Amino acid sequence: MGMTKQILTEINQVVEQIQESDMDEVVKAISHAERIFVIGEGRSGLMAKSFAMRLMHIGATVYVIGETITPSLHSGDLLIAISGSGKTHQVVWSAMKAKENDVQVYGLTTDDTSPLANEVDHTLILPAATKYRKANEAKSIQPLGSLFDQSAHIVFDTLCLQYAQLKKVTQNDALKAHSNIE
Ligand SMILES: O=C([C@H](O)CO)[C@H](O)[C@H](O)COP(=O)(O)O
Repeated sequence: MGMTKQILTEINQVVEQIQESDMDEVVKAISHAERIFVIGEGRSGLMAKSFAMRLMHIGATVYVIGETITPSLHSGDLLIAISGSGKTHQVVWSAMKAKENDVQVYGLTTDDTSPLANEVDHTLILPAATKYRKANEAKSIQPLGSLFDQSAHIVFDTLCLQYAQLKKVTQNDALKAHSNIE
């Protein structure tokens, strides 16, 4: 099997374990939230930003924690915290602070016993390999947490598609929201 096929097989083995009902719950939470905030560090953060960007295109009010124009969070908002290991300090701490401010928090992680999973209201488990390669993690030929990042990207695009369908957002609507200075 070629490397691309092996990677696709790995991703498939991860995403097929996600419960449809869990995905539906996240879409419901996104569509009920006044505003959506995302946080992640490193490549998890890049996946979070790509998720936020597409959510903006399909009509959501969304911010990335840590960016200069990100406002304060309050009740009615939703924070989606992304950490493969579930241990990254800034992500766990942000989840904790958001909860202190009465914000609903969802975590995307591989480990339901992680500090992040303990901090959030709901956890979406993505059973991929992380950079720590713990014994119970999925096997991967790829370095570090690539399998988690790729699987998270697929999950986020699926959530965006579900949200767009729910809100009846058309391709034309999304194109209108897309940057026109590039
Ligand atoms: O950038 C990352 C690293 O290259 C692993 O692929 C991680 O996303 C970053 O270190 C954050 O880690 P997690 O919070 O465990 O996702």
